[in-house]
Amino acid sequence: MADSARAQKLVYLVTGGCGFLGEHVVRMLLQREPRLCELRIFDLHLGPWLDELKTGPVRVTAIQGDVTQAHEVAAAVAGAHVVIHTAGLVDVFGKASPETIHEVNVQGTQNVIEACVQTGTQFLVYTSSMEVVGPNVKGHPFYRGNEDTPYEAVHRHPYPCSKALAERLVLEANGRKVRGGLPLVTCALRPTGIYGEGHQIMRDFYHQGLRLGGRLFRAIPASVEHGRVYVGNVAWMHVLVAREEQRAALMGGQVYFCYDKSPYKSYEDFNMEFLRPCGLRLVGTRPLLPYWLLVFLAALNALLQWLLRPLLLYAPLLNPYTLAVANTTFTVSTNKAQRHFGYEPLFSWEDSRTRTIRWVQGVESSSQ
Ligand SMILES: NC(=O)C1=CN([C@@H]2O[C@H](COP(=O)(O)OP(=O)(O)OC[C@H]3O[C@@H](n4cnc5c(N)ncnc54)[C@H](O)[C@@H]3O)[C@@H](O)[C@H]2O)C=CC1
Ligand SMILES: C[C@@H](CO)CCC[C@@H](C)[C@H]1CC[C@H]2[C@@H]3[C@H](O)CC4=CC(=O)CC[C@]4(C)[C@H]3CC[C@]12C
Repeated sequence: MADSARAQKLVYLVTGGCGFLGEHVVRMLLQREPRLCELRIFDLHLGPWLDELKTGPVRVTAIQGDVTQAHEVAAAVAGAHVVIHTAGLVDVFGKASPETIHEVNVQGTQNVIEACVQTGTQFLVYTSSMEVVGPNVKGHPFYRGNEDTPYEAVHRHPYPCSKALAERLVLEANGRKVRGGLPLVTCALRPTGIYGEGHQIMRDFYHQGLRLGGRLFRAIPASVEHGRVYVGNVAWMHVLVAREEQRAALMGGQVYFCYDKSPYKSYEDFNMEFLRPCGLRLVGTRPLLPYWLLVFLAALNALLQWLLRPLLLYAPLLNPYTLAVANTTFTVSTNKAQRHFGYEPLFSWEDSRTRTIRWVQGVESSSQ
């Protein structure tokens, strides 16, 4: 495939192509993958912005579909050279049931793998997550770790459990014979907390700050570092890994953390890099509430969620799981992607910051 693929024009499929990360992957492919002739975008909900992409030289095909439906996935995959599987249910707030999270993230991924095997698609890139590693239920810190750092990855929450299972399926599928007899080549990318244009949680924090008179209150000690990576760089890694997977046998069955030059900071201090220039301030150099009280409030939120479930969906940002993740150091320091496929971040930290600030400022003006 390698030499003929280079000459030939390629068909890519992006599942979840209308999500936060998926949209950036789609736009990045159109800008930076010269061998692309058709781009298929598969999502449960198609965005109106797709129409503007249809006027360019690459054929853009929007497919409304559900990854849990094997036949819909197989139809979308048939004839594609590469699948970038970003679709997933990102829910750590208890909005969806554990069964639904499993169905979308695990069964959906299995459907994508089987579709590749049945239809003869040889290259699969899976968007995994730092969450497949940690933070674990014991709250052990993972400090500037890499892909080989030993860490006890033990989870109970449905989201990390589902991502870990799905990642394992993808890696185990590496080498399976696809229709036509060639081997399937799979890789998994593990972003840390992604930020940038379109980041819903950043939008939520911004609006929360506005409601509180331009203030946010520190809840987590500044010393707890949380890994973050700019969405444009995560998208670029997907484009590069998909391209290089077709050349380098070394990459099959590998996992790569997604990283760039974003600084190591606490979750809240990092958010303030964007929210401060938009007029918000973070009150307190130390957490204003004692940790035991936060634990109590998080447990109360979980109880209220359970009690109110028959009547309404109560899904605040603070719950025992999000508190544990925010309060446990998890940062990566690695150059594996650079060594294996020549990845360098496309966007500097300054650029990533400026773009994100501009986007938050746009959120402000569009909601006035
Ligand atoms: N947001 C983050 O900080 C991180 C996200 N990830 C992973 O990146 C991927 C993308 O996440 P985001 O863009 O943040 O989430 P998102 O929710 O913005 O995007 C997910 C997309 O998948 C689609 N989707 C959901 N269920 C589907 C189904 N049954 N069939 C077809 N499409 C479906 C959604 O409609 C959405 O467009 C996910 O796999 C997530 O686990 C990994 C690490 C960090
Ligand atoms: C205690 C609160 C006081 O302000 C702060 C709560 C913040 C949380 C909502 C976020 C803290 C860490 C985030 C997660 C992290 O970035 C890793 C993730 C990876 C993914 O694959 C999906 C998203 C997430 C789980 C992300 C979700 C939001 C946080 C828990």
